[in-house]
Amino acid sequence: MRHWPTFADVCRLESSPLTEYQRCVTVLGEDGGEFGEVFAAWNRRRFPSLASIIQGPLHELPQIVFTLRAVQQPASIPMSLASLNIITSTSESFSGSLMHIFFRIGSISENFATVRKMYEVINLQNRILDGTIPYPQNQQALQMGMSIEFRNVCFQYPESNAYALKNISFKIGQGQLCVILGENGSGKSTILKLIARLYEPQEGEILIDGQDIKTLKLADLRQAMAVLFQDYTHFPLSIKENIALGDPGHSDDLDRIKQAAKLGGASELIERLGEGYNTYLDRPVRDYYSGLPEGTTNLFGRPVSFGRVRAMGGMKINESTTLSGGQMQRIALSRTFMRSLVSETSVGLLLFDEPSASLDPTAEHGILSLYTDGSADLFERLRLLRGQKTMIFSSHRFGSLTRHADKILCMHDSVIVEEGSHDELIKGGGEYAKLWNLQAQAFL
Ligand SMILES: Nc1ncnc2c1ncn2[C@@H]1O[C@H](COP(=O)(O)OP(=O)(O)OP(=O)(O)O)[C@@H](O)[C@H]1O
Repeated sequence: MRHWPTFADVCRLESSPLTEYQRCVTVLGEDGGEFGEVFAAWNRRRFPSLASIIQGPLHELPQIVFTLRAVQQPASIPMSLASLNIITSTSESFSGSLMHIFFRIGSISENFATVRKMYEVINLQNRILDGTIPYPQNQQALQMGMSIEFRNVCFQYPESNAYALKNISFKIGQGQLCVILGENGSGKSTILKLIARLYEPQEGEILIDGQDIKTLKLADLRQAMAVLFQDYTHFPLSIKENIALGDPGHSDDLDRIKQAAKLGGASELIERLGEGYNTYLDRPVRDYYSGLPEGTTNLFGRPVSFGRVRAMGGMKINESTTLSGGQMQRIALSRTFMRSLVSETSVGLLLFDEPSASLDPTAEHGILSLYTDGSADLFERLRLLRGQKTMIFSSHRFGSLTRHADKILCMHDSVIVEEGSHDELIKGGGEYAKLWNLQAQAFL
């Protein structure tokens, strides 16, 4: 037999701080209805009966549990309300289990979606048509660098109405150092992207060692160049592996990786990290390190290093993501060096898209002096390192690099406005000379 609270019960509980309880008991006391009425007091529209609560939407369950808890609090709970206690704990554990199941199902479906996307990417058709001629024909010749020629090249990005390059023509000889100067958006990166054949020009021709770039095998061509774009990628791998991706064939050669890191100005920052070169930039998978309770020292008989968990970018503290944009760029720069270092014979062209964009002055002037004869800034180091290779920089800056460049292309609004060496351009008295003199005055 049910013992619903009486009107006296309600009055006795008037002083209870639990308003919900009062309301609940009031409902019970007034009409002696089913348990459902308790919940209906909170939301009559949604919970007309107890059955509908239990079958109701999952996300409502915590609210119900809260309600039930409020009901349980006072000591003078009538017998029938004690039953609510059972419902409370049952529904709590039931909802917990369901939540857990749904969470797991959710993550499984996310994983399926990721795998599906991966296959979609694999199936994407390359819009750039591959050539058939192997490159280089002569490996020895590649050691002397590549020659590049643009003939009346016009280019618009897909879905853009504006020209990123308008009727561009220039020639860079084998082993030359070229700097493309210009303000933001003038077209510098686009030239590099066309050389790497990421896009196809709508008009004009690009020649590599005198051959139409379209006729060369894409894979061979890219194998023959090392590129650092502004929008470089970091992979969810260790720093060591991120650098080694520049030349995966030598991923076990830690000495080379360290040398590349030194040249990229990244060695000091890497060595400061707890796990050094084994530090993960991002956690590769949610493995057994995820969610381990703090203080766990041993797992399946193996010692657990929480330093590793943190440095791996685990759930607890993701130290790796605290690397700044400049530090990330140094790691990307090191990857480019890894490629050009170890592939001395197979790389004939180095492309650097504004390599010092996010490097601080220390990185440019100090850190990179490790292998130098004292003349140390980033551009200077790169210049000395290139050997015979052709090297092209895009940059906003004037300095030792432009002074030593065989060719400077000055761009403005998608066209080349001036071209020549530093001395030639200074003699010419054009825009380059004007800006150079302005900068020199500021320096003095
Ligand atoms: N993916 C793209 N889609 C559409 N337009 C683009 C794309 N990338 C660049 N552009 C446009 O093409 C023009 C040339 O861009 P580009 O990146 O070559 O300039 P930039 O001289 O390298 O500039 P920055 O010095 O800022 O890197 C700009 O007007 C730019 O907005």
